Amino acid sequence: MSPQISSVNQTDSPQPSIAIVGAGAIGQLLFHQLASAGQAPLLIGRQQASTDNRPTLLQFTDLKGVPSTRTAQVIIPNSDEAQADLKHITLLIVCVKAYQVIETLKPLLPRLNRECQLLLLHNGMGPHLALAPYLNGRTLCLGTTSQGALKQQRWQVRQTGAGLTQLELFSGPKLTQTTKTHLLNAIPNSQWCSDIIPMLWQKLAVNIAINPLTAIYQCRNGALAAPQYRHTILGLLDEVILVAQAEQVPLAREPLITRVFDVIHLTANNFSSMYQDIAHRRPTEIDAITGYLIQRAATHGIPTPHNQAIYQQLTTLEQRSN
Ligand SMILES: NC(=O)C1=CN([C@@H]2O[C@H](COP(=O)(O)OP(=O)(O)OC[C@H]3O[C@@H](n4cnc5c(N)ncnc54)[C@H](OP(=O)(O)O)[C@@H]3O)[C@@H](O)[C@H]2O)C=CC1
Ligand SMILES: CC(C)(CO)C(=O)C(=O)O
Repeated sequence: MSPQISSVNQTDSPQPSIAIVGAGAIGQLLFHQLASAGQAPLLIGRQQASTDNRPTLLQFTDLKGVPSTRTAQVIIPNSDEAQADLKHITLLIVCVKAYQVIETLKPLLPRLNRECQLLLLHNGMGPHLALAPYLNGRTLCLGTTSQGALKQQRWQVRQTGAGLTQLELFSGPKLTQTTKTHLLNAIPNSQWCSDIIPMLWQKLAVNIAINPLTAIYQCRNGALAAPQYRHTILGLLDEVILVAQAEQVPLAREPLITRVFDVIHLTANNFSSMYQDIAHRRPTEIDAITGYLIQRAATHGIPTPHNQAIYQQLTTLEQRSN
């Protein structure tokens, strides 16, 4: 089945009521894209946030450098005023870091309507499996985005890259056509896929090859094109291919290598998210990236010496920087 590309417009039910939890760089980028398409989503703040539920001014700069502002309703989920708003949400887009997914959703899920559907949009893999016991039949969609965004201040975001966004139902009842249409029309270059897991593995491979190396060698993505890193990158990718195969996800070697080096060239001037996390002394997503591969490899009895070595170096670096 071929993917549905942006710009479909069939409708079959009322407009979705969308909310975003994780109003950081990607969450705010999606807020502006959905708002531009005619329906500003609610933003859900942290439980313990001290601010009231109130309209907040969000600043945005697009890829052409054009600034704009929009007002968002930011709700604090454990406040009394937020309870009715939470019950009306039909789709919750989760844009927190991989390691924040469970701690964010555990207290939030009981406050949502039973029919509220979830879409996870983070780098790395694993939270979708850890979330299964909390779903109780709720819809779970998974996605991956190659758009780029940078948070300049709490409510100020700049788009730093365009790129494909791929989405699909993973478990539970289907999204309505209206909801899918709304997402695909709002997010540029987005697709509804017929099988998201191979797409997530391909993005995982890109992150396994690029993120820890840029953090360890303190370089921009583009530096990894130098011949001295090629042997390491190929060693990491060969392990990804073996583990993916054991998970029934065939990844063709040459196209995967080409994709990784294409990303290295296309994002040559970027500092990867892991580089930035280490530089800012924040936790990294290593457990959902290299750690996920190592953990899946262990269940199949597949050795992953290259990834183990990188995981060790990165976690040592992370402990030193915190
Ligand atoms: N930025 C980018 O260009 C890209 C990012 N990604 C991926 O997208 C995901 C999000 O990244 P990014 O937007 O950069 O990360 P950010 O850290 O900018 O955003 C995460 C946001 O989630 C908020 N948050 C964390 N826990 C909770 C909670 N319990 N309740 C409510 N809000 C919470 C954080 O709040 P607080 O500020 O208070 O901590 C923060 O605002 C990551 O997996 C990343 O790898 C993928 C492609 C590109
Ligand atoms: C694709 C890449 C490597 C771009 O920097 C990324 O996803 C990240 O930094 O996390």
